[in-house]
Order: sequence, then C-alpha cells, then structure tokens
Amino acid sequence: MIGSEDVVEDVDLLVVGGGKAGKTLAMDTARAGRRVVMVERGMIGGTCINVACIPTKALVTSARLARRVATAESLGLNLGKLEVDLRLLRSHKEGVVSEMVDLNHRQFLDSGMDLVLGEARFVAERTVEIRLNEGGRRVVRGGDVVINTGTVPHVPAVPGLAEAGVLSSETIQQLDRIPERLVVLGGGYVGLEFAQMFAAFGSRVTVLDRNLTLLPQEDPDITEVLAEYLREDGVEMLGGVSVKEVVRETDGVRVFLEDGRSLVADDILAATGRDPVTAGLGLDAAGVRTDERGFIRVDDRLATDAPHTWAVGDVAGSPQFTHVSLDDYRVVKENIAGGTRSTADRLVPWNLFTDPELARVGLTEAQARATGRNVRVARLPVKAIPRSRTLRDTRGVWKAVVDRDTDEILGVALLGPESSEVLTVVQTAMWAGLPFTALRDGLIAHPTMAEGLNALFTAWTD
Ligand SMILES: Cc1cc2nc3c(=O)[nH]c(=O)nc-3n(C[C@H](O)[C@H](O)[C@H](O)COP(=O)(O)OP(=O)(O)OC[C@H]3O[C@@H](n4cnc5c(N)ncnc54)[C@H](O)[C@@H]3O)c2cc1C
Ligand SMILES: NC(=O)c1ccc[n+]([C@@H]2O[C@H](COP(=O)([O-])OP(=O)(O)OC[C@H]3O[C@@H](n4cnc5c(N)ncnc54)[C@H](O)[C@@H]3O)[C@@H](O)[C@H]2O)c1
Repeated sequence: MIGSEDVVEDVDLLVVGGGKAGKTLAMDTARAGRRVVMVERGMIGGTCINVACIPTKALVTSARLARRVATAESLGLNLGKLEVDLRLLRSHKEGVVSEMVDLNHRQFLDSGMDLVLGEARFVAERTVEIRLNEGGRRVVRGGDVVINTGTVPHVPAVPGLAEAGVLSSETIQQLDRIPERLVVLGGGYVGLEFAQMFAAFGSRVTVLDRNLTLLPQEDPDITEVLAEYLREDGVEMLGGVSVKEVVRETDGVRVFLEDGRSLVADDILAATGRDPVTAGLGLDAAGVRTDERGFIRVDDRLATDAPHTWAVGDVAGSPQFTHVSLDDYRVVKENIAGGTRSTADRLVPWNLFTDPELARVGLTEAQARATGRNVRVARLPVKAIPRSRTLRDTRGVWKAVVDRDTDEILGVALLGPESSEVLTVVQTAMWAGLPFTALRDGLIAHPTMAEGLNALFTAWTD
C-alpha cells in the first residue's frame, strides 16, 4: 500500500531486478538521458556473473586443465602429481567474479542510472516500494516497468533432503573441501557440468535422474556418446530413478531410492531446475499474472497483463540462458518505443560446458523428422578433424541435419573440443539462409576445428 505520507518518485523506466536484460536496458535508457531506477536486492550484475555462468565456467576451466594435466605425458610433458588446492581454486573463481562485478558496478554508475540496492515489492500498478538495504524505504513509479527478477535453485520435495543439508549450484561453490563421494540429483545442465568438474577434482560422483536417458530432448546418438565420456571420466549415472528419502548418518548422507537401492555420499547436490522469483513480489497489486509454475505470463512482445509492464529473462519463462535474457532486452527496448518485435521463431543456441562441449542450434534429427521434411543427416567423428589430433583431444562427434530438397541447414549438434566457438559459424550461416554447400565448399583456415565443417557436410549417413 502507498501510505498517505509516501512521496512517489516518478521515473521514465523502473527496472525490478538487475539481471542481464534489465541492467542492459537500464544503462541504455539512462545513457539516452531518461530517468531510470534499477532496484537490485544484492547481486550487482545478476545471477550469471555472481553465482552461475561465470564462476562455473571459471571452475570448468580448472577442471579441464586438471584432466589435461593428467594426460600431459602424451603431450611430452611431465608435470608431476596433480594437486587441487581448494583455497587457490576459490580465489581463482572469486577473482574472475569480482572483476566482472566491479566492471558492472562502474558501468551502472557511469550510465547515470539510479541504482537502488534493496528489495522491491509492487504496491500498485507500475509502482514499487523498496526496502533499502541501508535502511529506510522509497516508493518509485515507472512510466514503463521491466521485471527481471530471475530464478533460484529448486529444491525437490524429497523427505529429508533439506534437513540433510542439500547443496545447491550456489552453495556447492562455497565448499571448503572436495567431497570424497558426491551425489548429484538431476542430470541436466547444472548437474552434468558440476558432476564432471568434481570428478576431475577427485570426487567419486554419481548422477541420479528420473529420466531413463541423458538429456532426452537431444538425439540419442549424441547423448550416448556424451554419457560414455562422462563414465570414462569417473561419473556414474543412474537413470530412471526416483529418490524416496534422504537421511543424514554419521558417515554421510544416505540416499534411498524407490527401487530399494541406497547409496551413501558426503554431499548431495540438487540440480533439478530453477524456480521463478515471483512469490512475495506483490504482482497482484501490479496487475501482473503468473502461470501455474509462478513464471510471469507474457505475450510474444514480452508484455505482461498490466499496461506498460514487461517481463524479461528467466522469470518471464524465456529459455534459461544469459544470451536469451540479452535478446529479451532487444525485444523490450523496441517494444517500449512502440515497436512490435517478437520472441517467436528465435534461433536459440546453447552450449553444455562439459568436456568435450556439446553445442547445439536448430532442430535435432527427431524434431526435423517430426516436421515431415525430407531430412538428410551427416555425422563426422571429431578425430577426422586434423586440429583435434594436434590438440590430442579427439573425443566427440558432429552431426548436421539438412533439408534434402532445399539444402537448408536445419540444425547441428557439435560434441567436441571448442564446439561452442564453431557453433556460431553454423548459426551465422543459418541466419543468412546459406545452404549447407556454403560451409562444405567455403575456404576455411587450417588447422582449425571450424575447418571440420568442410568435411561434416560431406559425411552423409545415407
Ligand atoms: C550453475 C549455472 C550455470 C549457468 N551457466 C550458464 C551458461 O554457461 N550460459 C548461459 O547462457 N546460461 C547459464 N546459466 C543460466 C543463466 O544464469 C540464467 O539464464 C541468467 O542468469 C538469467 O538471467 P536473468 O536476466 O533472468 O536474471 P538474473 O541474472 O537471475 O537477475 C535477477 C536479479 O534480480 C534480483 N532480484 C530478485 N528479486 C528482487 C527483488 N524483489 N528486488 C530487487 N532485486 C531482486 C536478484 O538479486 C538478481 O540479481 C546458468 C545457470 C546456472 C544456475
Ligand atoms: N551451459 C549452460 O548454458 C547452462 C549451464 C547450467 C544451467 N543452465 C540453465 O539453467 C537451467 C537450470 O539447470 P538445471 O540443470 O537445474 O535444470 P534442467 O532442467 O536442465 O535439468 C534438471 C534435471 O533434473 C531432473 N530432475 C528434476 N527433478 C528430479 C528429481 N526429483 N529426481 C531426479 N531427477 C530430477 C530432470 O529430469 C532434469 O534432467 C537450465 O535449464 C539451463 O537453461 C545453462
């Protein structure tokens, strides 16, 4: 409620939550000379740089190097015994994070926005009350309001799990020891990246997932190969399981499965998806509605049910990637200015930062066949690419799906070293509407992983 004594501050743009889309829009708008308030409850720069993409990829770099060092002799180097120093590991990760947070903070201030540190809650349409972190409150109304409050780790309702001190993707980064035995509940993006990382740091890791197969949305000929590599790297995987109960015992945490089996670990990580940050946001007062899972309902222009009120990023149900949140910023920026930019039909790439990486864009083979198109599939083992030999990193397989009638590239799955970089080459060709022959016949520098695209588009399976 707005009290009669409250002074309501009017601004052109009010951003609630400083995630990727929101902070970018706030800076842009402020630089253009408009009055902008961005409310952030604590993490300068948002989830990605503080507790998600950036710190985890910094740790993935260390894990990869650990794996490489273990095979350094094959590169002609004798590096001695590998030792993981958790104190140094954390300072590496925290160093990367703090550099980015400081840079963000400076950019926020330079843009001229009013960065307000505190907890925002809607009290009326387009109006929030902010409980300031330093004490006190402010009430701010935006001509336009953008909600970008993100998501937080989901803890499944398994009896005993919370009481057993389950870790999340955030708290596992604060551990002051490497667990000897780690159980990872959930074999999605978070689960697989952490599982392989901790295996490289010396943990015995078991991934439990309710799905029978790994990443069931992907083609099995790719995920089976990835699963094989994870096993090679010491990650045990149990699919199609359901956890009945978790009990803390003197020597660790015992995880009871519905099928009668049980296993003991020092720690258990829940990597079972993320919940939207909408409860407690006062969305009813704002006239903003949510779906049955609590994500904000938006149309394809990212408009909510309330006038001049928009939602972006994870909380708006967008695919949960930082680059998608950034694209939401582009969509909302245009639409606030009266445009009609849509989120429909976006070509969304993503990378799973395992070792090797799985890079994906466009349709899988199964999805392409389901469209009824005349589909052609190419498959190339990564070891056929000379660069992988010089890297001594030959694990992987590349796959392309093409329309046989039009030569259009429908999608690729690139499992292999540096795949995340090569992916953008294919994506660019897809944006430009180039036929696969452009990549098959293009003059690409040697020896690079991208050069493998020449060969991929000759490696037809039929
Ligand atoms: C472990 C992990 C690794 C990941 N790795 C990758 C990756 O490699 N690549 C990739 O693309 N994506 C990755 N993601 C996903 C990515 O982190 C998210 O999609 C992205 O951060 C979503 O950003 P956002 O814009 O929705 O908002 P967020 O960055 O989540 O920002 C929301 C902000 O709102 C603030 N806030 C919330 N409520 C309030 C309130 N009431 N008042 C004030 N402030 C509030 C929060 O403090 C937060 O700073 C990863 C996720 C995880 C968990
Ligand atoms: N490299 C990247 O870009 C990257 C990395 C990490 C996270 N992310 C983003 O963050 C999001 C969240 O990641 P996530 O891994 O937490 O979620 P996810 O949805 O990717 O995977 C969750 C997994 O947990 C399983 N699961 C759920 N409940 C379970 C239960 N009770 N018992 C057993 N298994 C269960 C699901 O079957 C699924 O395989 C991802 O969807 C992704 O968009 C991206």
